[in-house]
Amino acid sequence: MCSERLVHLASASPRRRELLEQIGVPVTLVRCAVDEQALPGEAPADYVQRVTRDKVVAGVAAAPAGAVVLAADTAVVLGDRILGKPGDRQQGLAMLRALSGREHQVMTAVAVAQGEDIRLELVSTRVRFRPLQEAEIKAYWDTGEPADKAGGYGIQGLGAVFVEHLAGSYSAVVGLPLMETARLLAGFGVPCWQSR
Ligand SMILES: Cc1cn([C@H]2C[C@H](O)[C@@H](COP(=O)(O)OP(=O)(O)OP(=O)(O)O)O2)c(=O)[nH]c1=O
Repeated sequence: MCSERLVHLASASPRRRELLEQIGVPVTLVRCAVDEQALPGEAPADYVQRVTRDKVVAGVAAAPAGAVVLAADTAVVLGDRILGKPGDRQQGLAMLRALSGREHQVMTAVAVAQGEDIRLELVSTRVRFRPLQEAEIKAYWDTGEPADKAGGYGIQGLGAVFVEHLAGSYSAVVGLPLMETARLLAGFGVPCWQSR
């Protein structure tokens, strides 16, 4: 098994917990909230990294002293537009219409911290959707899957049928780039299964 050291996960995302468990990292949750509003004119890559840093700093403040804390943030980026989680049905449908037949980027940043030592990686993945019919966009929204996901879709769920092409990290699209995460954790002495 992996190290006995628990990673304090500053995330409410069930996906991130599952992804860490997938690579044998034992986690405990630490609750914290940050403002995820983009600043005027903020570039998407800067936004994702800033929010991730804020999350991990809030996590460190909430976790026991000396804990290894992990946080991440995912945004869907279409051109220079940041698509976060859809606030309502209208926004969700608009996001899916905008993604239809086009390529977008999914940017996920992951940060691991211990006290003031904060290390962060940004991973960008290109995803192309096939053209979507209006009826299937509405039907997809009605499944409930898009509501809590950046860009209004889940590649790991029903949304998989929309994906024509992906170049980059699949796990980063789901919420955590696992290769980079394992590397960051190893730097803090938290090895995953391959370091046995
Ligand atoms: C594009 C895409 C996003 N997502 C999810 C990952 C993230 O949970 C979510 C993006 O929102 P985030 O703000 O990154 O994360 P979160 O609010 O769910 O959790 P927390 O901030 O507490 O860590 O979208 C998928 O599950 N599948 C996908 O294909």
